Amino acid sequence: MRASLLQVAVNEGEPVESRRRRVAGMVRDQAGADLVVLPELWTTGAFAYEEFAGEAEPLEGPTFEAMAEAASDAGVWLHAGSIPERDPGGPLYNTSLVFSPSGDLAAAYRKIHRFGFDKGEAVLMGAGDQLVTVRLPHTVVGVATCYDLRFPELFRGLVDAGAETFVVPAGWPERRRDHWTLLARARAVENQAFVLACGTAGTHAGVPQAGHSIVVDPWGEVLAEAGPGEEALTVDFDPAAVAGTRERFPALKDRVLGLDRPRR
Ligand SMILES: O=C(O)CCC(=O)C(=O)O
Repeated sequence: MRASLLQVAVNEGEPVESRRRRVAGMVRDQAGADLVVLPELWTTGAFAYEEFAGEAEPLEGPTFEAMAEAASDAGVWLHAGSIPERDPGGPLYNTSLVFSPSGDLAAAYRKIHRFGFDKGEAVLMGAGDQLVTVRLPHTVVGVATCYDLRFPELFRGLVDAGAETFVVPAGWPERRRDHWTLLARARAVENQAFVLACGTAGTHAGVPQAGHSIVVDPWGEVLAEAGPGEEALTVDFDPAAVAGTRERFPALKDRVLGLDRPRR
């Protein structure tokens, strides 16, 4: 299976509409890949809090339209990263969109863990409450977004729902790049799953982005890692390695369930 992670540069000064067109072109250039992945909130930037309300879109808004068309033109599965979604009558959500090669929406995931503690995304957006998996021809994808990477129980839930490959779009800041790499590898090792984690490059809202998108195999080996700038990170991997690893080293079978609930 071939995946291309498009580490988009999100810099101030590029209008959202231009970036949308540019990114659609980057997706079209990936014809021949099985799966293309974009980062979190690449239209505005994950830290451009003051842009969220103005750039929020309905689910089937301009980014949806452009990405559906690009997926179908390229004939690829497309995890189109996330958009600031305006739910009519409700709050904003940080919503990821996954398209099939015919350009149909295969899944939408509203980020569960919002970043910012008592400001930023945590107060500007609502929280999702649904785990989302998507069956691709080669693997079952479990979807998570950026800060979600810090919450292992979400990934265990995705494993229980059948996930073999985690796709994690992000807008991770450079100042915590070590955590990004460490957590991506940890989620891969503990769940014996592939992790495809796609971040942004550039600087927006004064926050330099980490880049360093990363692909990790179920044994925790880094198969590919991007540099700091905009790039397409392409990797070939064998999804059967998940079943192989889980069979040879069956640690998941030794789970003791219910430890996250208090005992009497
Ligand atoms: O957890 C972190 O350090 C970064 C999270 C983040 O930037 C986000 O979720 O947008």
